[in-house]
Amino acid sequence: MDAREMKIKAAAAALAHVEHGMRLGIGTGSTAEEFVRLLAEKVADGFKVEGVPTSERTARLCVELGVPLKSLDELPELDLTIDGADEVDAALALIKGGGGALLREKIVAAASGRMIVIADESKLVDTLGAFALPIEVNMFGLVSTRIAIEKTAARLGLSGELTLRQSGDGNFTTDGGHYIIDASFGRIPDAEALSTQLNAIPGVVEHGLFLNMAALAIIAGPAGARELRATR
Ligand SMILES: O=C[C@H](O)[C@H](O)[C@H](O)COP(=O)(O)O
Repeated sequence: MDAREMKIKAAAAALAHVEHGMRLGIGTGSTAEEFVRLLAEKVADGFKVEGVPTSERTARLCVELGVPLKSLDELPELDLTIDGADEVDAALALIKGGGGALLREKIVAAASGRMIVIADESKLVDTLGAFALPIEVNMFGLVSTRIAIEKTAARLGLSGELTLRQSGDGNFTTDGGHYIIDASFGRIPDAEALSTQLNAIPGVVEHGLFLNMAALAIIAGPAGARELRATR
């Protein structure tokens, strides 16, 4: 089974948690897109949901496939969000933002009664941090913010390359009009402390550590999909 087939397995298992009439947060990325494709087939058969997309990219796919959408302001409280992740640990702490959608993803997940993460087993880790942590930053004061991130990380014993994310024609810009710094800290032993301290930097808009947000992870491997619940 290749990676795409595993993503489809995880997405299909997550679909079983979606009930008729739900207000649904819809994630971003290649795994979330498999979920959208399966959801669209159900919607075409008469299944009713109202979706709130976590990115313009997801919104475009939903519109193309006929999944009904609302804005978060129209549906400010959601029943469930289904989204992918770049890393998942046993406590269901996540790194997200590889696709640059972390800010809207976090806002939508926080507005949801429940969050289910879908991923192939390559995303499972013992400790977060092999995947560079995406940090969304305001364009204003970029250099100062970068220095503040370095100093904050150093106080926690973390160091590593901070890379301003690029796209084809220059700096990558998020849906919210911000930049992303990808921080290659390596293993992050205290994600809570890093999260709190990054949030205290004024130029940091949000970061990709999603802690205590996911209720369930559906992880697919060659043998099929299995459910993981948080261990703490
Ligand atoms: O910003 C993007 C999101 O956090 C994605 O959910 C994450 O990067 C995982 O994407 P994929 O399913 O493509 O690996």
